[in-house]
Amino acid sequence: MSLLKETLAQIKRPNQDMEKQARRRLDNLTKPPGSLGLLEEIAYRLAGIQGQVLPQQAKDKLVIVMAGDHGVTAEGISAFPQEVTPQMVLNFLRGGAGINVLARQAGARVLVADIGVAGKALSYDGLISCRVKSGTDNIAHGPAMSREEAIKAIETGINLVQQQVTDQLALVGTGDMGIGNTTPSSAILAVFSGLEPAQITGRGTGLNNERLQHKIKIITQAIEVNRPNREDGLDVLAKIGGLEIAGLAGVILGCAARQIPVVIDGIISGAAALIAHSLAPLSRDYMFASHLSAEPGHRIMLDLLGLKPVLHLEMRLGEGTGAVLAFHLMEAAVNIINNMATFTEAGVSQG
Ligand SMILES: Cc1cc2ncn([C@H]3O[C@H](COP(=O)(O)O)[C@@H](O)[C@H]3O)c2cc1C
Ligand SMILES: O=C(O)c1cccnc1
Repeated sequence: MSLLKETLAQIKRPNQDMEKQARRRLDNLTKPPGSLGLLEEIAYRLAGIQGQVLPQQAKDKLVIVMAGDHGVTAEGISAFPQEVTPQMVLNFLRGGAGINVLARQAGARVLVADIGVAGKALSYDGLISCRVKSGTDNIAHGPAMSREEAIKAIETGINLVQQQVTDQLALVGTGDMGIGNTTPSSAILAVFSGLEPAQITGRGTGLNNERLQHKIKIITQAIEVNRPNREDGLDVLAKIGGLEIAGLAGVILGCAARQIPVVIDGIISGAAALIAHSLAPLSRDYMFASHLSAEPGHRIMLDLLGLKPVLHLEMRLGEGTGAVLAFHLMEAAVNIINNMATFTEAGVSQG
């Protein structure tokens, strides 16, 4: 059996009984029931994932930043040039990017993987080189990649989780780098939501009105030219996706198969989550939404996945920045369920 098939078959529902017991415990803590809102939901979902009423703090926190390029940048759909992708990869490795600063604060490791940056292979200390292809082909004129390449890129993400995430009590965040990648991400969302690209497409790195209209036209064209079948997640991914999107879908599936919670960043990671969900609906039970991006389609994306963001910061950077910020709240949720006193312990009267 292929690694992808094997991984999909391993994904099972978290422990419902532990979830129920954790909810009961949360209701017995000294607060009105439900008053800690989404922190309570995170706590009982982690109890289900870990299979214990009292979930433990993550022993290893990491964010996986997948870098890949996009042939569709030839259409002028980004405010920045393609060479920024490898330049930012170097910035990540030197520790100077937004994700490095926020990951340090969260005590998380940053793994940087080249799954398909355009041009020659990058060779830097600390870079994980797992290239499937030197950037995708231009989706405005044909498929981004072959179905075989899409599977290989997903399996690359699964392998990365298997190799790098050795602790069962890990917490993983998803991050992306790839100039132009809000275009395939919006295209994927348009296909799964059935909405018009104009309703969900945003400015990415900062397009003006005129260039935003052009981006919408290119996304519409990419969908018309490729005719992706939304019942077939691999078809959608291969035709209008990206290599880092595929790799991140693999990271999400790999985490779900190993019962590791995975925190989803913004619109690019969200597109990867839509692909993962279409291949294995139960993978959703291991996903946690981090923030609500300023990109207009993000709320629709999270609604499709049934995930609630915990941060509303008007961020639109990617790299995993929202994901590592949400790590702080995941830790807060674990602290609450473990360390708050119950009504009985504190001698407080219940309503
Ligand atoms: C300096 C810089 C750092 C970034 N870090 C993440 N992105 C983000 O912006 C890009 C997507 O936006 P678009 O589709 O408009 O190109 C991706 O690389 C994403 O990771 C960056 C973009 C830039 C310019
Ligand atoms: O929402 C995001 O993650 C995002 C938005 C714009 C550019 N890069 C990432």
